[in-house]
This record gives sequence, C-alpha cells and structure tokens, in this order.
Amino acid sequence: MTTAFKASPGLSLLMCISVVLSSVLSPLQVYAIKLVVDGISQHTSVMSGVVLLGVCLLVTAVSGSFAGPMGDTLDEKVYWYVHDDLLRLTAGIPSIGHHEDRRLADRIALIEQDRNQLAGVYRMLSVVGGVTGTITVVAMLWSVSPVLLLLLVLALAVAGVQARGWQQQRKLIREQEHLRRLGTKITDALTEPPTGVEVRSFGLGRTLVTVAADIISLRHNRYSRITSRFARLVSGGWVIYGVGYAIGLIWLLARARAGAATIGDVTLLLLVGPQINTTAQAMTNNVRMVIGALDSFGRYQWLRDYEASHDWQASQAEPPDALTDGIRFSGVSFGYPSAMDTEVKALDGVDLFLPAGTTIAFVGENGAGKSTLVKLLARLYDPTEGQVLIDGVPLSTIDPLAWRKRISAGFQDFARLEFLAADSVGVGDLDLREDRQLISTAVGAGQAGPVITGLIDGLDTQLGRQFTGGVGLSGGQWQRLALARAFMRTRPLLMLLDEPTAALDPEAEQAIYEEYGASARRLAAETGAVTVLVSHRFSTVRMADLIVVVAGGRISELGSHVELMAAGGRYAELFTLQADAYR
Ligand SMILES: Nc1ncnc2c1ncn2[C@@H]1O[C@H](COP(=O)(O)OP(=O)(O)OP(=O)(O)O)[C@@H](O)[C@H]1O
Repeated sequence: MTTAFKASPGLSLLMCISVVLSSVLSPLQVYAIKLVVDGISQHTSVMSGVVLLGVCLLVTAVSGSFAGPMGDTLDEKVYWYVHDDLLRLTAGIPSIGHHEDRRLADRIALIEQDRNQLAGVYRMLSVVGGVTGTITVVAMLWSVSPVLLLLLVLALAVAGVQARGWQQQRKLIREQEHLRRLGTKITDALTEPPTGVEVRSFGLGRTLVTVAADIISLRHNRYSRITSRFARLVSGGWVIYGVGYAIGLIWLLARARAGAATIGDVTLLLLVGPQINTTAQAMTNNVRMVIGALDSFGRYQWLRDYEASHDWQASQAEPPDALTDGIRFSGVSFGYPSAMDTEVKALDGVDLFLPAGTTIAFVGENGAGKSTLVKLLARLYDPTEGQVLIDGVPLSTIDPLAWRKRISAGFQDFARLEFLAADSVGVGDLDLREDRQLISTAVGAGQAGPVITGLIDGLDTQLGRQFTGGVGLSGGQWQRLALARAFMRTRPLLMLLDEPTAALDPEAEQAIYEEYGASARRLAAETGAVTVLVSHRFSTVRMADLIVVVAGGRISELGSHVELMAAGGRYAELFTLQADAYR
C-alpha cells in the first residue's frame, strides 16, 4: 500500500474511496428495493426506499465512470515506480553474486515477472471493500433470518477451495521457474545470432526444438492437472450452494405464507442470492490477491533486504591516492555463492603479496582460480575467509565504487556496448566521458585507431546492427574498443588484464602489451600501481616482475621467470612445452 501511495498519493486515496463505495452500494440497492416492496405490499410510505435507491444509483453511476480511468492511470504509475525501483535495486548491488547464483537469479526473474501483480497492489484495497460488502450482506440476511447466514458460509467454503487452487498454481509456477528459464535459454539459443552459427553447424536445431516442446508440455501438464482438479471441486461446490439456496427460498416462502416473513423478505433473498455469490467470489479474489501480493511483495522485500545487506554501506573509506606498500591476500578462501551447497572452494587459504609498482602474472590451468583472484581484487565479491589488504587497509572497508574508479580493467569476456563509438570508449571513465582528447588517446593506446577510422562517422558512429544506421563490428574490433575503454582511467592504482587480448591478431596483441608495459612503468612511478596480468601465453608472462602459479585454488609456485625456470617446477615444464611448440 505504501508503494501505491508513494507512486501517486492523490489517486491512491481516490481509489480507496471508490472501492469502498462500490462494495457497499450494490447490497444497499437490494435493501432499498426490499423497502419499496414492503412499502407497497403493506401500504406504508415507500419514500425512504426510493430515496436510498436513487442515491445508490447516482453514486454508482458517477464513481463507476471515474474508477476505470483512475485505476488504469494508477496501475501505470505504480508499474513504472516498481520497475524503476527494481532496476535500481538489481543494478545498485555492488557485488555480482546475485547474477550468478541460480536461486537468486530465479527469485529476481520472478520479481520481474510479478511487476504487473505489484502494480495492481492498490487493488488490495478491495479487501477493505470485500469486508464491507460481506458485512452488508450479513446484516441483510440477518434482518430476514439468521438461518440464511448458512448460505454465506457455504459460498465462502466454495470460494475458499477456489483460493486454495490459485495458491497451488502459484506454488507450481515458483517451483517451475528453472524450467521456464531453461525454455527461454533454448529459445535464445535458437534465435540469437551468436549461438545461431553453432546450432546450425552442429545440427542442434531439431533436438533443441524437441527439448523445448518437452519442457512446455511438462510445465503445462502439471499446471492443467491442478487447474482441472480445482475446477471440478469448485463447480461441484457451486451446485451444492445452488441447492442450498433453493431450499432456503422454499423455506422462506413457506414462512411468508404462514405470515412469519414479508414479501419484501422474499424479494430480498431473491435479489441477494446472486449477491452472496458475488460477495463470496469477491472474497476469494481478495484472498487470491492477498496471497499473490504477499508472495510478490515477500520477494520484492527480500530483494530490498538483500540490497541493503549487500550495499556495503559500512565500506566508507577512500582508497589511497597512491600505493606505497602493496596489495596483500591474507588467508583468503572463497566459494562462489552458487557453489555454496557443494562447499567447493575456488580459492583455498591464499597468502600472497603484490608489491606496489610491480607487474604480476597469474598463470595456471583452466579453472585454477586466476580469474577469481582478479574478481576479488576488483571487489566483485568479498572473500569467504581472510581478507584483501590495500596498503594494510582491508579492501572490505573501502567504498567499492571509489575503489573501482581507481581500477583499469580489460577482461576476456568484454562487453559489447552498442552506443556511439565515442561513448562506448568514453564510459571507461564516466566523469570524463565527454573528453574527446582523452578518448582519442585511449583509442590509440587500445589499438582501436584503425577501428575508428574505418567507421563512417568516426567516433560519432552508432555501433550495433540493431540500430538504424548502426554498424556491426568483428569480435577483435569490439575487444579493441573494450581495451581502449580500459585506458580511459588515467591514474589507476590497479590494472587488471584478464586475458584481454584473446580475440586480437598477434600484431595488435604485441602492440597492446607494449602499451601496457609503458603504462605500467609510468603508473608505477606516479601511483605505485600494481599491474595484474592473467595469460596463457608464456612469452607475455615472462616479462612480469613476479609470476604466480595458481593450482587448485592455491599458490603453487612464486618467483621471477628466471627463478621459476631454475626451480624446474610446473612453470618451467609448461614454459618449455610452449616454447618447443613455437620452435
Ligand atoms: N561464477 C561462478 N560460479 C561458480 N563457480 C565458478 C564461477 N566462476 C568460476 N567458478 C569456479 O571457480 C573455479 C576457479 O575458476 P576461475 O574462473 O577463477 O579459473 P581460471 O583459473 O581463471 O580459469 P581459466 O584459465 O579457464 O579462465 C573453477 O572451478 C570454476 O568452475
């Protein structure tokens, strides 16, 4: 309710009034008719009944014509309010665990699907309306005979069964979220250009279509089983209600003949029959809405709590202006959130010192833990045990956004930012996004000069084939722009290069590493910056001051190229293997 009132206080208040009014008005109309009938049959005044009926009809007509458009506008306002809030919440979390943990991703996907449900939250007001309506019906039945209240009890029981059915449907939707996601992934694989090539060359199309159909029928079968079971129960219930209503009517007619009830009483029961039904249905709808809204809001609230506990508010310290000592991993262990159940650790008790002003290379087999070390340095996660220290200050106490502003990073899985070319590079330092001089320098350093000069409007070209006049780039060209982006930050304390040249041709790769070497030397003198390089190419790795061999989440060897070669361990073995291959 507070969400609806925050989105639009005035409209929410008007809707409150309109919902309550409409729930009282229709039973009151029935009562007014009874008063008129009684007046006529007993030759007394019908004035009060007529006035009441007139007022009811007038108010219904006026409020009815406003309620629809008002409701639509409020729906729209709440929808966009919730939409913005969800974006803010998911994008605002500084860590990335919620993107990678399946359970968290499922919940967030459900919240996004629930946006409509959340937008209609003000309809919860009709719970108030439903209660008022029920009280009015109870009062009317009571005025004829308390025995007739049994009809309402019967109708509510049927409505309760219906509500139970809805609850089970929602539970099933929740349980099957992973299937929905799998279905979407398969659809994407079949329709998106990046996977299209492999799907066709391996002839996977038909198989994927069959799997997608199986998933749909699996979801559909269980859903329709629940739906049809409850449909049978509910229709049976209404038949019993109908019989009960007929018995009630016959009983009341007999009483009227005996002079124990008036014609007005019989008229009231005739008119209120459908009202009982409608009231019970409204109550079920309310229960359904409450269940749905509690469910959706429970998740929405969970996301808010999650964001609050992951906003790292406690991390307020500013990063140092320059590194004097260096960066230390002290007893660092880490398990990915998605692997929590398995207790598999990606890093296990790492103690490592990266001295200020040096270039360090991480090497090791696939899955050894190199990228995980890099992610902890960028504070995309916090270690599960131990800590990362920046000049002796725990990284967990440093403001993550301020820290990232002092990092320049190039990744293997780079983003293809389909903006104007200037922006695609410029967002590497948002504050200096408009600085064309700086962008041009970064483009040069990232070896993206030929990419830009090849574009029709240079830096002002729209990138991305999906845009009118947009230009598509090759994988290597995109990577060059990503590298240029990484050169936008001019005074980083940390340069992270996680296989950033995988898509580049050898010449560009050589040039990039020369550029990085020059940057590393300049920054080492200016800010004591540490350069971390992850690479499988030993010709690049050997240039580093310190080489760290990672194996099974631990540090297995450490030293300069010369020292490690002399030691004759795993590094020496792999280096020799690669060098022989090139001979
Ligand atoms: N997002 C993730 N969720 C769960 N486990 C992950 C995730 N990313 C990596 N891992 C696991 O953590 C371990 C270390 O992975 P990491 O990416 O650090 O290896 P790497 O040494 O960089 O490998 P590569 O050379 O292939 O890039 C692996 O066992 C991997 O399966």
